[in-house]
Amino acid sequence: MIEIKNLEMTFPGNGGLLSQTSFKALRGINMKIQDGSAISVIGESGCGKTTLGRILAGYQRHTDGHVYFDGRDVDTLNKKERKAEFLKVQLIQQDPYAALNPSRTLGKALYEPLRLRAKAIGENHAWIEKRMEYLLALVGLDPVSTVHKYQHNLSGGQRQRFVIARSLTVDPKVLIADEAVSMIDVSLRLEVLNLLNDLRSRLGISVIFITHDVAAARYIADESQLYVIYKGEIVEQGKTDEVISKPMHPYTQSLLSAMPVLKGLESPGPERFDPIEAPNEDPVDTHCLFAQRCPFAQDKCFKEHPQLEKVVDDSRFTACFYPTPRRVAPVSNERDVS
Ligand SMILES: Nc1ncnc2c1ncn2[C@@H]1O[C@H](COP(=O)(O)OP(=O)(O)OP(=O)(O)O)[C@@H](O)[C@H]1O
Repeated sequence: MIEIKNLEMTFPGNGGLLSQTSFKALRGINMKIQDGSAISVIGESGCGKTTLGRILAGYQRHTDGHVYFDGRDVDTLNKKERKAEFLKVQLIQQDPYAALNPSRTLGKALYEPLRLRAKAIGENHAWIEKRMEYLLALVGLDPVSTVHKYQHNLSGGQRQRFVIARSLTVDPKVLIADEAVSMIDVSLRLEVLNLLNDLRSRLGISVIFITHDVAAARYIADESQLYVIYKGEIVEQGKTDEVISKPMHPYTQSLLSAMPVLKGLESPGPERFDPIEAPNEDPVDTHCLFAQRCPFAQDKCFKEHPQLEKVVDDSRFTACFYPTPRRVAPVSNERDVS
């Protein structure tokens, strides 16, 4: 199990192109990811989703708080232990083109990590061949023909499935899919989403699904937890289908309202919700981070910072002084998820 407690990430403002001042990308994040479960993290661009994924995959060190893998704080691990733990967490990024070397056959791209794995566990060449065949078949690619192909011979969906097969060479316990279907043609997205669900049920791999696409989040983690992040902070958390059908936080409501209508997941209600445009400044923690954009903000929202607290029952949390279920109507550019 992965547990995150009060996780903070502040980037130093030391000569970054855009900013000279430090920037808080994650604020007091708490999460639990049980073995074999799926969670989704949604939020608009720049809210800190990728930073969270990179920290959990060991690409980025957090500046405060704790990340526990099976109860062990990763900050207490030595270099070798850290490497071994983070190998169990594989990050699938949005661009499968960038993840693969265009001049190498896919067979070679899979052989090399499997050779290292075989060495680590004392296996031989025959094991590598068998494993290669198994992994390609597992992700729905033809083992015989795929090994001779190059990445440009595959469709976007097939390429992302190959990237997933390669990440499985190290027997991970967790896959972090960071906008993993956003660059794939809409008609091919479902095959990758199905594959992630399949890996979860067949291999017991946990999936952390990072996205701005509510429909995809719902597909992956309908029964599991959805975390809504705004400016680095969790503002709403609960069972995915409940949060989507009855959002309580005005930011979640604005996010859902901005989503296109999805066939089969039609509008949960009649209201349009338009957040107020506000300057994109680094917010201070002394008031609600969404207050400037919230049409329902009251005096208290500009004076105090709301904590993530229980609403309704034990399964639902919002960081809002006035959580109110509102039925929101998404915009009308209809598209199909299937
Ligand atoms: N290395 C860095 N140095 C300074 N600021 C950074 C760095 N990496 C990310 N940030 C800032 O942290 C914030 C969160 O970025 P992040 O990429 O995690 O957001 P995101 O929600 O994944 O957005 P997107 O969907 O556009 O990738 C952004 O404002 C970004 O500019």
